[in-house]
Parts: sequence; C-alpha cells; structure tokens
Amino acid sequence: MLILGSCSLISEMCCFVQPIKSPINREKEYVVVTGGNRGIGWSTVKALAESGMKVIVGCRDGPSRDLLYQSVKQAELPTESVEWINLDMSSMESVGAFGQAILDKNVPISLLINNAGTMASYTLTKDGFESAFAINYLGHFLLTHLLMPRLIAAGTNDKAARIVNVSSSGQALGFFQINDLQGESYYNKFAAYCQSKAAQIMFTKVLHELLTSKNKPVKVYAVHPGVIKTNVWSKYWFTHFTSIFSGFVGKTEAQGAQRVVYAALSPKAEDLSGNFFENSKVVQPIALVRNRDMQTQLWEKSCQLLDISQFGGL
Ligand SMILES: NC(=O)c1ccc[n+]([C@@H]2O[C@H](COP(=O)([O-])OP(=O)(O)OC[C@H]3O[C@@H](n4cnc5c(N)ncnc54)[C@H](O)[C@@H]3O)[C@@H](O)[C@H]2O)c1
Repeated sequence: MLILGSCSLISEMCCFVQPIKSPINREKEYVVVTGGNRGIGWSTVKALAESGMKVIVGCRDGPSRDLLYQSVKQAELPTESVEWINLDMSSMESVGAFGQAILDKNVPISLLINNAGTMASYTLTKDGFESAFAINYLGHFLLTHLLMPRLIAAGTNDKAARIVNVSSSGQALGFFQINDLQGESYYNKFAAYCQSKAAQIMFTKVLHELLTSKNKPVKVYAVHPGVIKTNVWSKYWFTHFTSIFSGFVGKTEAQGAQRVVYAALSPKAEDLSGNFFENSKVVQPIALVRNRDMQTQLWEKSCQLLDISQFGGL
C-alpha cells in the first residue's frame, strides 16, 4: 500500500494543473475559508475575491491576521472583499464561536472551504484531542455541522452550495486506523497527517449521501491540491524533496488553489459531489478509505466526540 501511495504522490507531482480558464462571476456571494492567511488558503481567498465573492477568512489572531491584511493590500483587493474572524481550529470552543459569528451575520453561505491544516509533533489540544486529528478533521466536521443551515439556505436546485475539504493524496498511504484515530498506540506526524486527510474523504462520502438522501442543495468534494512547498512541510524532511521537484514541475500555491477553486466553482464538478479530486479529476481513494463500514464508524465516533445528535439539522 505504501508503494502504491508513493507512486500516486510521484505521478501526481509530474502532472500539470488544469486551470479554470475564465473567472466565474460570483458577485456578492459569501464564502468561508479556514486557514486563509497564507499558502494555498490565501491563494484560494484571492481567486474567490477576484471572482467577486465576499470572503470570510477564519484564521488566528496576531501575525496570521496581519499577514492576511498585508496580502490583501499587496494583491490590491478591495478591503471589504475579505473579512477576518478569529479561528483556532485546535479549539472546539473557538470553532463554535467562529460558526456562531457567521450565523449571526444572517447571510447565506454559498461555499465553505475547509482548508486549514497542520502536520505536527504529538501534542494534545486543550480539549484533549491529538492536534492533527482536531485541526485537520474534527474541527472542520464541527464547523460544517454548524454552517449547514446557511449552506442549505444559499443552495438552489439550479446552483447548489458547495463544501470543499482540502485533503491529500496521502490518503493512499493506508495509515487510517479506525481504532486509533488519535495516534495513541503509535505516533508519527506524517502518518497522523495522512490519517486525518483520509478521514476528510470518508467524511465527504458520508455527508454527500446524507445530503442526497435529504434532497438538500449542497454538494461536497474532497480535493488534493498538489504537492506544493508551503509551510505545512516546514518541519519535515519532505521540504527538501519538494524543493528539488518544485523547480521543474513549477507547482505554486496559486496552482494548488486552482484545484480547490475548480471543485468550488466549476460547473463540470456539479454532478460529481461526494468524490475525491486530484489534478481536477475524480480519483478513487484506496479501498480502506472507501470502506462503508469504516466511514460509518468514523462518522458515529465524530458525532460522539462532539456530542452531535443530528448533524447539521439534517
Ligand atoms: N502543500 C502541500 O503539498 C499539500 C498537499 C496536500 C494537502 N495540503 C493541504 O492544503 C491545506 C493548506 O495547506 P498549505 O499547504 O497551504 O500549508 P500552510 O501551512 O501554508 O497553510 C495552512 C493553513 O492552516 C492554518 N492553520 C494551521 N493550524 C491552524 C489552527 N490551529 N487554527 C487555524 N488555522 C490553522 C495556517 O495558519 C495556514 O493558514 C492543508 O489542509 C494541507 O493539509 C497541502
């Protein structure tokens, strides 16, 4: 499985991106992006703001927020096109407050981009969750649950609201373990990262089925943005690897964002809800990630951990 996963990563690195050629005009629609202050998240924010959307960015206070506003200024975007609300994905209380602040605005949300992510040494959050599990997966599960009424309000039969979970081709490395979701028996930061990214795809599958069964105008996608040298690799040997390869495959944060924006806006993705995309094409996740029983168990465990009885009111 490791060999298969590595092949998928390497072949991915040698593919070129298919950009969305003409920007799609989505004026005055609201989109929420987590972790939008830098990296792929910031490039996504920029692309969406340029298409006319009002972008609500969830990021931490202090340097993260300052970086966001510096970038808005440099990109010469109208300041009112990007709004910042404090969000620390490692704290379920902060995710709750972020969700509530958006609900209080009383605007329909056309898009939710679950982008914030980390690869970290073993640490427990203040809620007692392993940090990659909490930040990459569980916090976004909670946020999606909280914002579902606004997404449903924004969607129509002609144009559904969309959720994009920024996952990774690391799903294919087979690190998912339903009985050790938080690395209690064995911990390796790359394995924990890949496990959380696999969980995002499983979440995407179950949510898609739930939304379809309730006939709700919301679509959900998981996307691998590409292997790109960003801060996510900063404490990992892989940094050197991406340095070597990024030179000739030319992947940039903006190209990574194009893949996210493709799932978020492209009419071609309309009928492809529930799928995982690599290089803007549907790819089957590995059997472990497609396993229906695992998906259901993960969903139930997540609801239990967060004390959710009816996901998103669905
Ligand atoms: N760069 C890659 O090669 C690659 C590959 C596959 C998937 N991804 C995914 O793309 C997404 C964006 O990552 P990136 O590559 O731009 O890296 P990055 O480190 O530049 O960006 C990560 C973002 O998440 C935010 N974040 C991290 N912890 C947070 C927390 N506790 N609360 C709020 N925000 C938090 C950061 O502030 C930052 O804005 C991540 O989900 C990552 O897993 C990246």
